[in-house]
Amino acid sequence: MPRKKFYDTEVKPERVVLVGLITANQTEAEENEYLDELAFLVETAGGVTEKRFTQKMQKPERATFVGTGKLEEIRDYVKAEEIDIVVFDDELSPMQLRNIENELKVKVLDRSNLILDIFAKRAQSAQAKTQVELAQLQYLLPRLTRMWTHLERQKGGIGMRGPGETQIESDRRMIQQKISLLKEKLELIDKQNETQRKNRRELVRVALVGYTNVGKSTIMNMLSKSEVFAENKLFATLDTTVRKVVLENVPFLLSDTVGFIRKLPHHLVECFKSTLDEVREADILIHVVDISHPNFEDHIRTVNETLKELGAIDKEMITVFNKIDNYREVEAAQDWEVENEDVPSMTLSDFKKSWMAKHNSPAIFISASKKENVDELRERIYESVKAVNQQIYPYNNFLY
Ligand SMILES: Nc1nc2c(ncn2[C@@H]2O[C@H](COP(=O)(O)OP(=O)(O)OP(=O)(O)O)[C@@H](O)[C@H]2O)c(=O)[nH]1
Repeated sequence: MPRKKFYDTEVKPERVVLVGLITANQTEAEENEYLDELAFLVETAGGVTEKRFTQKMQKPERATFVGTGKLEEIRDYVKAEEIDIVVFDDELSPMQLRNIENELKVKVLDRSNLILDIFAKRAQSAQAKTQVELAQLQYLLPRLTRMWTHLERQKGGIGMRGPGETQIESDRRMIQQKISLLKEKLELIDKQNETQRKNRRELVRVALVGYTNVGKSTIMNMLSKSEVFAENKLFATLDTTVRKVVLENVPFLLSDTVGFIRKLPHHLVECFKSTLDEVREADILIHVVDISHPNFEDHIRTVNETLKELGAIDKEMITVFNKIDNYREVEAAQDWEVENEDVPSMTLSDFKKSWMAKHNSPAIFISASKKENVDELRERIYESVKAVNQQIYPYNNFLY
């Protein structure tokens, strides 16, 4: 019989339940894909998803997000299975959060909260850490404020005057002061970065952009032969990395940036604006798409919307479809008529043709990890960099 340990030192991952709504403008399949992504976010944050709950509703319930019957069902499951956290796929209002927590009696997070948590874990540089802290406080503030106004409305009511209100008011003031400090700190970091960027002028700047986990860092490593952190986790790259790359005598700067994601909290995009300066100031964007992801067209839309928000949509763009090795595997499965939800609806060559026809611009199809078609990508980047270089730095005399 094995000897019994005195105490268990193993840190167990937190057990998580996901909750999503299937609303009028959403299909069940779409919500399932969103929940797949939420489960991946949970895994990245270090948790394990044990169960998903969905509910069909016209719109979220004002007080409890899901209906009360569904909430009771979740509560019973959470209690019976000793679940640690319940994560909702949409942003919860302060009132919803409070009501749900009161009912479930466990930690309740929403999607924004979870993304912020991952960002906090991943942030390395002073800039990224400051940006994340700022985003976290900005997320918290309206929740505190609304709680506070809720109390203020009842000011004068029996038992409502006094320390509760004062405490929240002073918390709010403290948070506001911290936010101002963090903003000042970021401005200072921005100025230093700007000086650094000015010193790097005279070289064409290329930025890798794309949805999270599509292979940007892997491509960066491949092109610059450097070792940028690449991992099968969301948001492996939070800080922008810039490398000088030389392709056939033409030098340029290549940067790898934070991945984009659907429903990224708006204030987070705001806070990351300075990290995304590399994107805004780039001459050429390489938009990397994971073609093996069932939702890649949705990802393209999200990236384009974020680029629009950053004012960077009109730049010269090279579209790179990565992970063709995975796409082929699924294609092969299709040949064998294997039932697979991820089966692409068309073959790779059909997709290439339809893309060219629709967008009137060639895209490049590669596998960064298997090093397939990489020369074609290098050639395309070289041609674009050369053209931009001649246009904006005509006095740069590289040997073409
Ligand atoms: N099958 C396959 N996997 C790849 C390919 N390129 C990258 N990957 C894998 O995809 C995962 C994500 O790669 P990263 O390079 O970290 O992706 P990223 O876009 O930088 O990710 P974020 O930093 O989260 O935005 C890693 O596990 C890579 O090994 C490819 O061509 N084929």
